[in-house]
Amino acid sequence: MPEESSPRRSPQNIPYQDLPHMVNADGQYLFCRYWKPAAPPRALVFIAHGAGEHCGRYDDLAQMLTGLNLFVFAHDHVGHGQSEGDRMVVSDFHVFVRDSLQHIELMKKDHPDLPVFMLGHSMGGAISILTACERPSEFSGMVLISPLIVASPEAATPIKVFAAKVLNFVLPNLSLGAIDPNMVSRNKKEVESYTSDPLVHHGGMKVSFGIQLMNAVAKIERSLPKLTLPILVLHGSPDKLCDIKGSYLLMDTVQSPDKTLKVYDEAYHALHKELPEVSTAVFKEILTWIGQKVSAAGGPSHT
Ligand SMILES: O=C1N[C@]2(CO1)C[C@H](C(=O)N1CCC(COc3ccc(F)cc3Cl)CC1)C2
Repeated sequence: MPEESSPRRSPQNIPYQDLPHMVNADGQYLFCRYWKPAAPPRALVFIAHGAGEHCGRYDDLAQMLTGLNLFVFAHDHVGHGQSEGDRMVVSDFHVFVRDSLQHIELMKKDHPDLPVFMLGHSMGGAISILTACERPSEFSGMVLISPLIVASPEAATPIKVFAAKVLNFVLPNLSLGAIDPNMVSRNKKEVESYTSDPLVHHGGMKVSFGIQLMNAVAKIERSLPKLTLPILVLHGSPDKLCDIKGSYLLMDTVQSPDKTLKVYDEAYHALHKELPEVSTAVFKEILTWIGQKVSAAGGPSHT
């Protein structure tokens, strides 16, 4: 009788057999979340979270989208949250894209006739863009909240970028410094929630991870002209973590006939976790936009 192998456990020591999960192409266990509407779903929405955080931070947004009878799903990327992998370490940025496509294909198997949308924030925006570029006709629309398209000179200073490129060969694990929580939002409660969240990685960003982000930024710049799907981009003017210039570049470069950019003056990076007046407006904007696209995509009419 082969010896019973001990069950795989999450970084928080919970057996994956007790958690919703998927196993990626490298055999790594990824924690998944599903927000299923009460009524038959009209569309699928995949949410891609950002660097260092986890998909549980999108519960409010996902719950709101289920109100439109949308079936929302997400997972914690490798090296994040309740998924396996060294914290904020990835062998190649494409792993995030590959795993996202795997999860999307998995959901489409059960719902082959539903339109599919993506929603990505920050690094998750970069993942969404590259995922859409890899499957140009698969998606009915994409919502990007402060996407990483151009590295902010605050977060990726020229010194950091140079250091990262040089040090990646000799000290790939050297820290480039942690994400400044005060740059995430002006909402002190949200900053507190971020800093006290045990599933958020508060350690520094490794040189090797910074290199992967820069590789993604370079690939996105080359890939934007391939995009033709409907896009809604939302960005705060003073964003110090992902430069709004990236969203302007997207608007000037994609081939999508249907593209909308909403700019929020004075709002910081996580627009969905900003001051109430901003986040309320952002949620409304996303709901209205995606509701219109779902109807246009021919999903079952809204009951
Ligand atoms: O609510 C939220 N939002 C979060 C956290 O919690 C923000 C975070 C997120 O994804 N980014 C913010 C930081 C940025 C750093 O970028 C770099 C750093 C060094 C480097 F060498 C090259 C680059 Cl590009 C990447 C994108 C998700």
